[in-house]
Amino acid sequence: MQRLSRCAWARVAASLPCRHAGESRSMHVPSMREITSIENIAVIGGGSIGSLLSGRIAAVSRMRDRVWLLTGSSEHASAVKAVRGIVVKEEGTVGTKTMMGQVRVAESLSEVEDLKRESQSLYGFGKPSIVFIAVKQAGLRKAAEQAARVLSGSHGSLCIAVMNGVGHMEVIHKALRYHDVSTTLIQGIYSGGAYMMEPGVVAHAGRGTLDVCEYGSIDTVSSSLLEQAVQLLNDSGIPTQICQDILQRTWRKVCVNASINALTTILGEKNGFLLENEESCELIRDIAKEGFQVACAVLEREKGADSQELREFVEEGWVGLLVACLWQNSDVGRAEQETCANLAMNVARDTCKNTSSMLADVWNFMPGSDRLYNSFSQQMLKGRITEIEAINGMIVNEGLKHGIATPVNLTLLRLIRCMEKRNQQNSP
Ligand SMILES: CC(C)(CO)[C@@H](O)C(=O)[O-]
Repeated sequence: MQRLSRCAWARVAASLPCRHAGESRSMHVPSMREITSIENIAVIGGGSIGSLLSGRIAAVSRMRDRVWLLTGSSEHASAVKAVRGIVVKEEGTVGTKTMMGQVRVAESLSEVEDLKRESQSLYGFGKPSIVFIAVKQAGLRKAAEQAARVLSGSHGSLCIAVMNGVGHMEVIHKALRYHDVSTTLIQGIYSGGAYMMEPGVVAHAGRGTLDVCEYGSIDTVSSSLLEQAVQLLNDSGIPTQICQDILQRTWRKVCVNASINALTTILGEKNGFLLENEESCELIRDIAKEGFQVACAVLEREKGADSQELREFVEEGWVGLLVACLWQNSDVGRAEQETCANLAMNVARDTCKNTSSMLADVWNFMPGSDRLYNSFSQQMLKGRITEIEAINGMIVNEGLKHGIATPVNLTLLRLIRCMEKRNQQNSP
């Protein structure tokens, strides 16, 4: 077999599949006692994923009171302050387990500064080692700015973004560079689901895996801190793994969200409804098929690999989306296309009781509707647009660039845009 060039190898390395923390021989894996570098953790975004992350991490005893949640909702903040924490309801097959994470809450950057000062005087350190960004696309720019400010002055830190859709990492990267922040930016993709039950209470419904991957090092590459973060998240009950094939995972998740979020929003039903009839299952397959075809074109463009190189990856034994791209009309291609659709159906099954995040957005700003998600979210999300542009919109746009027709995603995009417009016009 022809040898790969150095640059081709770099691309192969970037495509290696996931490994769990601890599987690597070259990277040092810290023991529990060695986890000393994680000082404080700040979570930006008090929605379901931000509340889940902060609540579960704070429930791990050593992080008690050292997890800060920055939320724009005063109702959520008051509820968290009242009980000095977030209640996490862990929904399982045999019932619901309730736990409390002692989270400190802030409603503004100046309140985060107070928390920094308090931490400095109590523990001798005042900066966050990790900042999570867990907001919807509509809150992205503000959150990126907040992350840059919260991280300013800290060195060797991590900024981990856990969001739906595509395009947000570039925005966060830009904001961090603009403010000259020394941090390592990590992209996180969570395949599970969560929803807010009421202010201060989050339900973890549909457990998944958090895949994390370095997006770009602004300054110091903090691989040991990343390994520690992964261990902490695993200890917190959020199964987390470091992976290199984030682009593939991103597009698989886009296919999942493109199917579940748009369809549940138009149908006004919870995720599980999609599995109850063959028509919606067929739609999921159509959406995933278009998403898969677009993903293939994007992956080939991003990886910059020509077909010969891709074939060599296969000979090296690497299988996955890139490989499937080569033989879209072969069994390998069809299998990956099925994987995208099956993934969406599995997530819909695992999160069957969830109101998808997009449906929550649309319901919440429907004045006078009797199908409001709940009053808390109504207040929290009022006037927000949905994430449709970063999900189905991304499939349509990339499809246009690569000459791939995406009629199903385009129809969904247009329908959701109509719903957004109607709600905005009806808003007081
Ligand atoms: C996994 C998911 C579809 C569950 O509702 C979630 O990503 C959402 O709602 O956006």
